[in-house]
Amino acid sequence: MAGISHAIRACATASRRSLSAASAAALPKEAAAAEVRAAAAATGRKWREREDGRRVQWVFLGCPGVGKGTYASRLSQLLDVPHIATGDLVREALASPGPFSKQLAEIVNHGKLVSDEIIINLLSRRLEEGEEKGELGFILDGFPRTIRQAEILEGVTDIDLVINLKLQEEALLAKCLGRRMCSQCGGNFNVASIDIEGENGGPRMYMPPLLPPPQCESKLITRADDTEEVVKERLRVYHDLSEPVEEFYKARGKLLEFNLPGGIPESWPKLLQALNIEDPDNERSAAA
Ligand SMILES: Nc1ncnc2c1ncn2[C@@H]1O[C@H](COP(=O)(O)OP(=O)(O)O)[C@@H](O)[C@H]1O
Repeated sequence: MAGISHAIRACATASRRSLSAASAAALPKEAAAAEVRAAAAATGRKWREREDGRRVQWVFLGCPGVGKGTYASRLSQLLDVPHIATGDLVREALASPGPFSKQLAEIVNHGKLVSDEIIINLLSRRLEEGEEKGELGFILDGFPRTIRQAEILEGVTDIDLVINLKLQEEALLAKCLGRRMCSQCGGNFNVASIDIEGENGGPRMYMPPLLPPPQCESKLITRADDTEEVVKERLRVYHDLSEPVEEFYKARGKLLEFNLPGGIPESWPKLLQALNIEDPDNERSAAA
């Protein structure tokens, strides 16, 4: 295929001149995608094989700390597509020596978004590598985060589904502050134990900690941007710049809202149910 990575780069360049021209070029594709979506809806399925032979092209939206990475990564394993988190791409760039990483750290460690140009460059490069390896489809996490990014993406490819994960703000802050990563194996954990009243008389929300195994305990690190001040700024930036992206996809009939009912054991089967995906664990136990 022509390559989304090249198209995204070209479209980003074009968008500096005229975004409307780029989206006008994408209209026939949008119409085709709408037809396929209608067919999928008629069969009650929220996911399907794409007509272009690629696997799912999904996007995860949601506030910092909501768990996009956790659920996107689990789904990517289940559906055999890469989980591409732009936050991870930014952290990789931050870890490489040089003036660029210093410039990035200034932005990220203050809870701000890096420029659309930088993020599109990092993402195009990652997609290019994937295309070379024969990757089909993706689950994006952390992109698009601005309306301009959403317009660029919509102009170059058909996104099948956008999953918007939601959680009470109180839980979001606690989850970001409790986030830990093992510096050796890269495993993600969370030491926060969340037990809060439901909103508007809703059920109590309990999210147990996700503790590391003993071999990781002494190697845990915290992200530099997971301090209370920076998380609050990231939440503010999300509400200002990224929440409108939810509306963007809602207007196109692609948004699936999912309120997380609790921790992973409670939420994962419900998410699969909402997506009409068979729970492999249930299948295994049924087959046993
Ligand atoms: N699509 C994007 N546009 C701009 N900046 C981004 C994007 N994705 C990631 N970043 C930068 O990387 C940081 C970390 O991203 P991420 O791991 O997705 O954080 P979060 O936990 O806030 O969702 C962001 O605060 C931002 O500075």
